[in-house]
Amino acid sequence: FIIESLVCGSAAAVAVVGVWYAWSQWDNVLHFDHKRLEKDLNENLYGQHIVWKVVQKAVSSFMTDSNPNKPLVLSFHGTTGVGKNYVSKIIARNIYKLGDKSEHFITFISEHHFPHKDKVDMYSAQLKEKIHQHVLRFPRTMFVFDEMDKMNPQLVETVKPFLDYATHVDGVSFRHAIFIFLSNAGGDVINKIALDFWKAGKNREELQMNSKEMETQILRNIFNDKSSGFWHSSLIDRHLVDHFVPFLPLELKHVRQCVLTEMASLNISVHHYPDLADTVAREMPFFPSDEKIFSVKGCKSVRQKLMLYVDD
Ligand SMILES: Nc1ncnc2c1ncn2[C@@H]1O[C@H](COP(=O)(O)OP(=O)(O)OP(=O)(O)O)[C@@H](O)[C@H]1O
Repeated sequence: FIIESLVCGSAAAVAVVGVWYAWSQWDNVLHFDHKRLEKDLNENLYGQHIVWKVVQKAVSSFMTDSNPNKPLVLSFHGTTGVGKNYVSKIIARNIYKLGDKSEHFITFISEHHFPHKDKVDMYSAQLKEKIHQHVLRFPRTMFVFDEMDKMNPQLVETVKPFLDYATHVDGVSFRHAIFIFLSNAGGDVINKIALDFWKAGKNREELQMNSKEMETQILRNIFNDKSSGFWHSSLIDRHLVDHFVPFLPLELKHVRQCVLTEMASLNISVHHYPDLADTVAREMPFFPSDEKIFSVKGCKSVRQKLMLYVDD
């Protein structure tokens, strides 16, 4: 029947094949287990208690809702190397058997995929088509937009209709899809709040989403930043983003944990090199220049630093 449908090419037959294809793809999806996600975040994500809480709750309730009224839309904010890409991969490996290698995990990197300003009309048409086609083929598709702050506002507007409540775009429903925006926008505000907290002698874990109106401050910052793709974006004022998730700057102890993880993946024994994680972590630059509390690059390039010592 399928071959006959394709040969005949009638619209109804092609639609049937489309539905059949979509259903066959559900095989690629893991049975969602909120405990597994919780454990994964608990064991592998360091120093991000706010992210842990928000992501765990938001993803779990979305994945267990058989009839969501909109796609899940998360916006991750923080300076470099604090785990934004990493968390989107953790989410992916709790949804797809192949994790971020799944054909349903789609990443767009602004400066890589949309580099030329004068081609924005073409990019916009391609982006619209790509999102539409992916979700048509498989409703539980996950789209990650990296460097969202560098994205042309016209492209931000292109994505907008897909994020809305119970919308059908050209007959396709997007309410099972997941959109994650990653950006450095708001990172300085988050770092300042974390530093003020530290200076006030407060425990980092006491810092919550509503502390110092963190979410409002991030929003205000990215909404008014002219260099940001979010600038005066209707993504914000139409409340299409479910959660703006702040990633805190990482401290020495978190960087040390990242080094230990890399050591384990490289089969470097802590027994043989008991001080190595600490030595490598301390090699990273920290700010502010006097107190040296937070890692400038988060856990980025920890592996490369570690390799220098291994070669010795
Ligand atoms: N909080 C964290 N816990 C555990 N590992 C982390 C954390 N943050 C970063 N890492 C490690 O550092 C690597 C780089 O981090 P990641 O790519 O997620 O940073 P990012 O926040 O997306 O940075 P950028 O803004 O530069 O893209 C990750 O692959 C992971 O191995």
